[in-house]
Amino acid sequence: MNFSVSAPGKVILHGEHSVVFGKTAIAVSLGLRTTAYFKETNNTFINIHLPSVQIKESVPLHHINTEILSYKTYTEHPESIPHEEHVIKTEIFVKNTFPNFDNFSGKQKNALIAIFYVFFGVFGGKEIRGFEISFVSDLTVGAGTGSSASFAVCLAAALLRFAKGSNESIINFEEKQLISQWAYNCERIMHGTPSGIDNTTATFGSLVVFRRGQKPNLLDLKLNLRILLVDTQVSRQTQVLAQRVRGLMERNPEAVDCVMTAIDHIAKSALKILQNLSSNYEGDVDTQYQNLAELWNMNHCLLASIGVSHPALESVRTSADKFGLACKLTGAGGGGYAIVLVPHTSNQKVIHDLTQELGDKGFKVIATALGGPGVQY
Ligand SMILES: Nc1ncnc2c1ncn2[C@@H]1O[C@H](COP(=O)(O)OP(=O)(O)OP(=O)(O)O)[C@@H](O)[C@H]1O
Ligand SMILES: C[C@@](O)(CCO)CC(=O)[O-]
Repeated sequence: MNFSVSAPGKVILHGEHSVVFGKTAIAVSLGLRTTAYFKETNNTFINIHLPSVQIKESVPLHHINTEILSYKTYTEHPESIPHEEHVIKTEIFVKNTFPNFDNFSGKQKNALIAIFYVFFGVFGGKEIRGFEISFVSDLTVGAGTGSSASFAVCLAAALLRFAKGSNESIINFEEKQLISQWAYNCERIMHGTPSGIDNTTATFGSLVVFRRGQKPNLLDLKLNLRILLVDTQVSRQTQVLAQRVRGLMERNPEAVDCVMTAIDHIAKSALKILQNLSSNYEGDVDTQYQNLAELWNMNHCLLASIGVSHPALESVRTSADKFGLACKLTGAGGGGYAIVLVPHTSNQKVIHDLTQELGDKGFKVIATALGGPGVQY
């Protein structure tokens, strides 16, 4: 077998953090993707190449095939895997396999544990053949645009296809659900208690309206929304920020719940506007954009109130505000990316001048399409 599979990153338009506490969130897939290249070989090794986290490793097949027999198979049932136990067992294997494991960064450790977690879960109990897998990504790792979910979706899709030995190049809805569930388990390794919005968006693409515990609402909207994605280049970890918010919630449940409820209202109002903007809306489009801009600004300030902004994000907002544009953090915050709303009437010079100012401040600006396809071969 020799194939590639890709999955998009995402931006959360509304509902980061509040989604973890059961509120509504809206996420949209990005034009930026991760691609996994998979090749079956006759070698006595499996080769893993993860350039985004500087990993290039070979593991002898006999070493893997000795270990693999001690695992059960959960290929079609990732929801039944004893998660904690499986993570611990995988981690011990990874530690014993890579002598310099303790010197690896958190990013490297998580990526390797995720790979072997899915690998042993899918192939448990069966000997496997040699293969090579490498992951190439357009996304900045750990910046809030769902790099971990798009990586995990590609990983699950590649290993499930290898397990099936299938040459079918279309991924049907049930297969996508399975991929998303495996990716969710990987997200648990990266984040602890993820909401599931990132793996759902990376799998299904387009626009996802998500509420924890409910079936995601997948809307195939022809969104004609222009944004600037601004990379503050401040690295942060989703898990750390999510824990910070959880601590704040535990200490101030009523106040933080009010903030989360306000964000929930914002997400619902924004969804109506997005639906208007993507249909043949007969009302005043300018007013819709103004309302959306207000909602973006409010959403950001509410997130700042729970401690997940960062001076670099505030600096992006100051510049956007100077040019009359709305801006919010996206993803977990604490650095990472901000998104700037570009209304349909914005002239090129404003966008050019803002891009230049942000560049002068040391930020990277990308204009990218919103709402591309989900996982695909
Ligand atoms: N291309 C990749 N190759 C290998 N590992 C990756 C890749 N992309 C992401 N990862 C793994 O995912 C982790 C990043 O997860 P994190 O949630 O902090 O970032 P993110 O997914 O970009 O942010 P968010 O979840 O807020 O959108 C890394 O530590 C790494 O282990
Ligand atoms: C911060 C958060 O809401 C979004 C991360 O992209 C965490 C999650 O939903 O799991």
